[in-house]
Amino acid sequence: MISVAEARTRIVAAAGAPLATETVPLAECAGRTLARDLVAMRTQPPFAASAMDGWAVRAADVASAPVELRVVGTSAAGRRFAGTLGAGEAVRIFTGAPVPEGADTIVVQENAEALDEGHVRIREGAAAGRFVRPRGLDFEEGDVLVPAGRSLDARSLALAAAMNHPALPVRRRPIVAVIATGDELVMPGETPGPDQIVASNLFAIEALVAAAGGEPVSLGIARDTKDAIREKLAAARAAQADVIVTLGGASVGAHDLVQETLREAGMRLGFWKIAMRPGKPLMHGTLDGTLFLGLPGNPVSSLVCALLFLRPAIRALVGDPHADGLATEWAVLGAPLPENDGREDYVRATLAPRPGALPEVTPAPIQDSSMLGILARADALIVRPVKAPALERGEVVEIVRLDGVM
Ligand SMILES: Nc1nc2c(c(=O)[nH]1)N[C@H]1C(S)=C(S)[C@@H](COP(=O)(O)OP(=O)(O)OC[C@H]3O[C@@H](n4cnc5c(N)ncnc54)[C@H](O)[C@@H]3O)O[C@H]1N2
Ligand code: MOO
Repeated sequence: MISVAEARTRIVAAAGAPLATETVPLAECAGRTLARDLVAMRTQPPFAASAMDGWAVRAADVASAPVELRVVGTSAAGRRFAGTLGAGEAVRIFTGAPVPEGADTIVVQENAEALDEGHVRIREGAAAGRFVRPRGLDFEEGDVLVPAGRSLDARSLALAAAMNHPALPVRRRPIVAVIATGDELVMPGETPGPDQIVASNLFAIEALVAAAGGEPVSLGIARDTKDAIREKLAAARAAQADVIVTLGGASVGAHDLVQETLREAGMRLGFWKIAMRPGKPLMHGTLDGTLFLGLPGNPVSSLVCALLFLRPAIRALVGDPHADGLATEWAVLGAPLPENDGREDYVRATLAPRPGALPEVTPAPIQDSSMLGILARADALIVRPVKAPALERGEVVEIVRLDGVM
């Protein structure tokens, strides 16, 4: 059995080069991955701007406040004061408005009082530059502000818009065909027979695919026959899948037809089985150059494998430079852990933040890979390396947070 790290490296390598670039309107770019470095088309702010509502003045004029100045005009956001401010003069100004020529500071309106006859009394002075945002404070035309490979979130989209890009070059989203297998499965809402259960993994894996930046295509449930599986493979090809994922039938049971059917269809097996728990029977190969992943049927195994292997493959296809890495952090054990065996373990656990200290992570008492309730309540997985020694409460462990990824 190969290690988790080697399995991930091989799957990411098999995923191949990032997909083609397409130009997509800004409003549809959330969650997409930028294909090229983004260059600012303009300087922001494009002029020295006021950061406050108040009065644009000369710092020298207000140094000896209180003082009365003559009001010569108004500068509003979108409509500047066209003239030049002279000695002893003030311009009424609003947040975001251009600072007039001749002014070098802003007195906030709380420190001034408008008088009837076109004058303002400045009660408190302001040093030069106070509440003035210099031209180009945020960025300059030509600056590279969002690098290729960035996943486009609210912050980077705001920046791209401010840089005046109406559309962005992003990677095509990988189409991920998902096929559940098993005679025992029915869809949610259907009435299961006496020996049947409701399929959960399809929905879980599709959600994870979408969160990773892929486009899931659900092909439903294939019954446990070669014909049924072949039919779904044909549907995956028709959907032009970049990745084909099967759920279940990965292990050694007599009804585990997936591997045999795929081999007959021309799959080149990359590997089968890895030294991890949950998820030992993971299968990987390529079918006519398309990445294939056979996830184990146990729901927790399926999801943990999807997080560890399918998500990186999708991230590689959208050009994420960090596709191969798993974001981990540190936490302190809230309960002891036994010695680990030869399989890298991903232990479902809850997290509690602690002020000024690492969070406390407490493993769930049962780690059965069929238990979705425990997985849904978990905040993190504790990563237990192969042959890790027993640990006491209070010792530091590596964790993977689950929020935002699954
Ligand atoms: N003799 C052995 N038995 C098993 C081994 C082994 O090494 N030797 N490995 C175990 C491990 S580890 C896992 S994980 C499972 C994986 O088995 P399969 O991938 O072949 O999965 P199935 O047998 O098809 O199903 C397992 C389990 O999961 C349920 N299932 C399947 N698909 C879904 C779905 N879409 N939604 C919800 N639940 C699903 C299925 O009903 C079974 O209960 O094998 C162990 N056995
Ligand atoms: O490794 Mo299986 O994935 O134990 O449930």
